[in-house]
Amino acid sequence: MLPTPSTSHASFDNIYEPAEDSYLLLDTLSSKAESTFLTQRFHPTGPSPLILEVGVGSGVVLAFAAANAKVIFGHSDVAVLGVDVNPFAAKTAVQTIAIALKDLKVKPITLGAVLADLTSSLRPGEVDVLIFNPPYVPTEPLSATSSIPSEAMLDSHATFERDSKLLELSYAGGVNGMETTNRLLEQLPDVLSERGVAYVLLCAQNKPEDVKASIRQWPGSWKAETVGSSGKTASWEKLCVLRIWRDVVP
Ligand SMILES: C[S@@+](CC[C@H](N)C(=O)[O-])C[C@H]1O[C@@H](n2cnc3c(N)ncnc32)[C@H](O)[C@@H]1O
Repeated sequence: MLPTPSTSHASFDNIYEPAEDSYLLLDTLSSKAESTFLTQRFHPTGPSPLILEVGVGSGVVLAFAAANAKVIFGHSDVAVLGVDVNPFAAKTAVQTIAIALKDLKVKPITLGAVLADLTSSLRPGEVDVLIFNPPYVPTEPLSATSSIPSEAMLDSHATFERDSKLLELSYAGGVNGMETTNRLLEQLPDVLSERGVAYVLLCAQNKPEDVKASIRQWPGSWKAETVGSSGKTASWEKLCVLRIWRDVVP
């Protein structure tokens, strides 16, 4: 079993603490089936893939992917980038990745962590592997601005309210828990490279079978399969990881 990166330096007052969903992503990415798929797709003699984690949080998933890139992707020299709307998460993720890589002889290229909404800071067709453990819990509908913290809120001296709001951003998914995930899914055909693959975590209430059926209708040979699952059977807490990709390799 590959080691889980340390997050002992992180404050979980305002950053999502790694939980069952985070660990399901680690298990899925390092499974024999996924490392075989990814190694074939990003052949060791081909260009190194760019790995993006949207909603990087503490950085535990991206640090794991970076530290074990040779096993998972067949490349030690991947480039890794995180994105989050939470500035405390972006800062902590950079530290988590640095700690996880410190003893590696061949290090991935670390591009840091950007403060942005989903993939808005990326150029089209750039991302080879996109990972997203979204805010997936069904809640009241999200307001137009609620998924991005305002500067006034971040600068607020009301630390407790600021931290509560930042934690809420890590779980509140709006209608069916899918509002933020649906926005991300819409961006995939643009942001993924031709050989790009996305791993998106869902819970049972997000209706993963409907999500897969809808992706398979996108123009351009899109595929969606469940490649990891955990949790109590038939409970809304049951989690799964979808792999989403184009069935065309250049
Ligand atoms: C469930 S947490 C996952 C954290 C971490 N990836 C993990 O697996 O432990 C969701 C993360 O998404 C971030 N997030 C929420 N909405 C976002 C958005 N619109 N754009 C980027 N990140 C977002 C939250 O701040 C939070 O860090």
